[in-house]
Amino acid sequence: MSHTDQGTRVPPEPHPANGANGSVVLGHAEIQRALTRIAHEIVERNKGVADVVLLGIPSRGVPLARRLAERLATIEPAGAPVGSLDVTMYRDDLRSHPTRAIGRTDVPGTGIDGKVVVLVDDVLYSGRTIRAALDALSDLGRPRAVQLAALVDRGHRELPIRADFVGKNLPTAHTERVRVRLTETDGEDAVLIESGEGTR
Ligand SMILES: O=P(O)(O)OC[C@H]1O[C@H](OP(=O)(O)OP(=O)(O)O)[C@H](O)[C@@H]1O
Ligand SMILES: O=c1cc[nH]c(=O)[nH]1
Repeated sequence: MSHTDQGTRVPPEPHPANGANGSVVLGHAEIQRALTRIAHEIVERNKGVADVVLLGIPSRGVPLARRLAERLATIEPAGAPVGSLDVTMYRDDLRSHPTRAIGRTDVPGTGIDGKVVVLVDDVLYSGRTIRAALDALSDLGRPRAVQLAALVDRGHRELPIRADFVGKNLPTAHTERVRVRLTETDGEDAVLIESGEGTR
């Protein structure tokens, strides 16, 4: 896990688009800076990007993976292929939430066998989405290693899963919800924290 962010919680700004319940904890510039830092950490950890394949988890992990790929290409001109990995059918709550929309799995032509797959997601919470992603991956091939990049780690893990690269460690209460908004999907870049029951 990244040690460059200590997870301090600064008093959040109210977010007008989100009513009294939501407060911005990261804005556009901070999100961009976090992604740039993560890109450098990926290069450093893997001594380049020769075997790196980025796979974003829908929905917001996909644009984040693309942004990371853009940054990797500026650091290492060869760049790294980017795709998406839908985990819907591998979730352990399929029975209790049977109506989830299925996302897109799009594996780059390089495949994942022998590669270092970096999974990319917006929020890491219980770890169940990543557990599902590991199952989904094993149906696609056998990577040499799997690493995890998350824009926000909000804690409360229910499984032995941790992120290798974290944009922001954000201590939260169980009752809160972290909402990531991205220009590509939501028209703006922001990370919001919403308080109270009934927000999940
Ligand atoms: O660690 P976990 O407890 O699994 O929570 C994290 C996941 O929850 C959110 O996805 P969500 O299922 O809300 O779908 P979305 O990406 O479409 O918003 C988020 O994007 C992560 O994928
Ligand atoms: O707070 C949370 C928990 C799970 N997934 C999110 O996107 N936010």
